[in-house]
Amino acid sequence: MNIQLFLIKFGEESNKPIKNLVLTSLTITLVYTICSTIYKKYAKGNDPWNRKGFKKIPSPPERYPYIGHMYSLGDSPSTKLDKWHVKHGPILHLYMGIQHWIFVSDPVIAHELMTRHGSVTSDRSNHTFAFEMFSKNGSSKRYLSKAASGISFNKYGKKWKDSRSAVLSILSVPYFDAVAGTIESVADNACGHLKKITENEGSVDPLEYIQMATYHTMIKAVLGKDVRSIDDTVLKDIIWITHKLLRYASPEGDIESFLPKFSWFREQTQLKKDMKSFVELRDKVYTDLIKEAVANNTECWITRAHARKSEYNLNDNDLIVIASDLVSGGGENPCTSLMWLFAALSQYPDIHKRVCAEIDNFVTENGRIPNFLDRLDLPYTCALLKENLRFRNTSNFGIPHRVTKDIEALGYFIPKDSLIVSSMHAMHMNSSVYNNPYEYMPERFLGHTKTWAAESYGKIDERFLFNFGWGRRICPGPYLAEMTIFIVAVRILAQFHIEPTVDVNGKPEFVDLNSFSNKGFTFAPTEYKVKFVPRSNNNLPKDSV
Ligand code: HEM
Repeated sequence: MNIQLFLIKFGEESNKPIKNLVLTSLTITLVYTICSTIYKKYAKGNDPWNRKGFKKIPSPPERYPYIGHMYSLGDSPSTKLDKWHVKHGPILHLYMGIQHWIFVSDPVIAHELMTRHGSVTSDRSNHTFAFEMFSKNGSSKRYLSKAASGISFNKYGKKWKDSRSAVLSILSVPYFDAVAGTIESVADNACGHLKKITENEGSVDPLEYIQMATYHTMIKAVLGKDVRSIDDTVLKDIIWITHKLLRYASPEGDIESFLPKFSWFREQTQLKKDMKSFVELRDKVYTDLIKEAVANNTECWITRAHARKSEYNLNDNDLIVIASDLVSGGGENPCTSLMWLFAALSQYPDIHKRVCAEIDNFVTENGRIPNFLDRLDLPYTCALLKENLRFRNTSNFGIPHRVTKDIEALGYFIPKDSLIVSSMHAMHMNSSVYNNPYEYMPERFLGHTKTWAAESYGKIDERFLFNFGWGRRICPGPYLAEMTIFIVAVRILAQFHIEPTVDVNGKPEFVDLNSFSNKGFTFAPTEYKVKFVPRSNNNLPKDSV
């Protein structure tokens, strides 16, 4: 999400008449807001945010008329929120234009609001792009289905429940375990490229190869299709679709709900057309893939779901949106976590040495690279992957939960229609949960042997990873995500030492772990290059890769 970028970009790119219109709108808005603030101050209304007998939820003072805190969130909303939480407390009220967002950095408060009060806090927002367009909201009469489709951005209701059941019943642990072989082969494919490019060019930006591995895993599991090259059209289209989705599904794609006075903006610019073309391309790419899988009866989620369409009350639109929810969520998040891992290992040699030693010991004893079922034999590796996910989460704020009925919890009053959001970065940097939270310390997770799924779905007081969200909307993918990340990381670390590039004086150029790329939803490192140097001391049998 980057509303500040939106506002700046808008200022740079718009033509003069539009700019004048904006300035006039802003002036009118400013006058209106000042008057209404003065009115509210003196009017004896019943302000739901100042209810008698309830604790006031703090709100950072960096707030502008009408746009509220949107501009102050800056280029890196996650780190801004972390600072605000440290200063003002674990629960914050932000004015996002006319919307009220409650940001939470304390897991117990998040659990209370989004899990214990889940019956009234499991809805999604009426986001113009994510709900209306991406999820094909039928009530807008633009699409054939009567209710919107998909899982991630769909409203809390029967269609969402049916869709989620279709995913959970098919994409279960035995199914995931059957996918392990695919992940191993895509990881080895990525290793080959990382080695070759490092040899030829001295260093490599691993992003495209890691994307190929994680997206291939999802494309194969969900749609039964193999993609073997970074230039594969299906792969490229799907990554493009995901990145557009991540941007449009942020406040940038829903300006009219946040700032209704700017609703004309979408009509005046290319944005609406771009969004329409996006949905058309998404539909075409996924329709073709679904047809192919079903016609060939390929073993994958879509073939099974298609055969059980009536059991889950799903239509063809639903299948398209669910498949794209799964492939985008499952392709992008594990890729981002792996990108953080390689960036971190290239500058923590002791941690790197220790994880490689553990993998090498396993290889020596067993004559093969460990697979996911061997995870308990690799406690340090598992601790490292948990710490990596804690230290640098993959999403800024997960997906907001909409409140459908006023709630009273922990002494707070939260009115209907507010959105509750996990401040993911701040929560994982919360010093009341972790010692030295700003340090990269895998050993903090030694002895935490639960899978990510068991931990995420378990009791709140036994939970130390909050990346997968809360309650009824909790991510259905932690097992597959952990398996993908484990297999790709272990196969790469069994073969390579990851080293920083060096400058002309031979000084290491470390990746900046505090520089974040802004793709909307995701919290990813900025572009970087490292070296994947083959290790000679790994005891790998020749035919094991
Ligand atoms: C590191 C990996 C991943 C992370 C950090 C992650 C994180 C999240 C988060 C924070 C949410 C929102 C939860 C909430 O609203 O409280 C979510 C939802 C979702 N994720 Fe993931 N995810 C990951 C991997 C996956 C994978 C592998 C899949 C596919 C199997 C997946 C599919 C989904 C879907 C379909 C939803 C929507 C759930 C709903 O609204 O009911 N994710 N994820």
